Amino acid sequence: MTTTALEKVSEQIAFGGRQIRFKHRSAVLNCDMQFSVYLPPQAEHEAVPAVYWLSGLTCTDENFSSKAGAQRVAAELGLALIIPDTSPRGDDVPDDDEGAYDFGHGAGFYVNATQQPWAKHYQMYDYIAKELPGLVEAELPLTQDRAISGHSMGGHGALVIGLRESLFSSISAFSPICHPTECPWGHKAFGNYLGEDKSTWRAYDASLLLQERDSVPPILVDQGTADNFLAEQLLTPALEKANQLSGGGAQIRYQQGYDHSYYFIASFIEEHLRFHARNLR
Ligand SMILES: N[C@@H](CCC(=O)N[C@@H](CS)C(=O)NCC(=O)O)C(=O)O
Repeated sequence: MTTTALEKVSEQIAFGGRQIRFKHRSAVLNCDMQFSVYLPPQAEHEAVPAVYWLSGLTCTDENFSSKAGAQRVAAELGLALIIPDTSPRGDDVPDDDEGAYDFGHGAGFYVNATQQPWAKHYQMYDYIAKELPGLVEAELPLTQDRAISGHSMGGHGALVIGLRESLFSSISAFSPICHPTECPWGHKAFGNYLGEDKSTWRAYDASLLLQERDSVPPILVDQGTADNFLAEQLLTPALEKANQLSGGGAQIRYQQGYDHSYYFIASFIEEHLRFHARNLR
């Protein structure tokens, strides 16, 4: 594989496929970025569909690639995994003043910031919805068949981008931040990135987007009942209510006793990948 825009940082064989980390200059984010890709064995001789995975607060691309155990099933199903970072990075990129985990580096919230000093770099919505698909499809053996999934802040990102863009044939999420306009994480992030005019926040709230939609792609959401963030931050009942208002097409499941960790993701990622494989065009 020879790519021009991507610099390979590392590569390992996994389940007969290749786990690769790339570095590139992002025009949208105005900084250097790294992301990971899993190419299944099938990609050695044909283009394959891709599942995009958006991670949560504090994560880089490496949390999912090293902890979720997704590669075995991706290899079986012939799915590529595209695993971006969670924010713009680098010394030039402004961060939370106090280094808090829920804002700034590692916490881009998949929005296009409009406020200073954030707007120059924090354009994660466009990075995921526009720049990254264009880049990986030009450089890697991928079809234009895509699905999107994610965890927590990344579950929010997957639902919002999947509902707003027609790029993805199915959407799934683990423990998503379902109603960020009404929770502390969302208030902090949206207040800073988007400003105090709350009407601009609505375009990034999965519960508000879902209840406005007549027709949505297939959606699967898993939520652990022992998740510490469920009551205050994730607000899953708001997504359930929106789902009822929009016709009840989304499957929202509670998994008894599971928490917010990657052990939960590892337990159900196989079901999510099989769900996406069934729904890919
Ligand atoms: N208690 C955590 C909150 C952040 C957190 O739970 N992050 C989740 C996503 S919201 C995660 O995936 N963490 C990384 C990991 O478990 O590998 C912290 O302060 O670091």
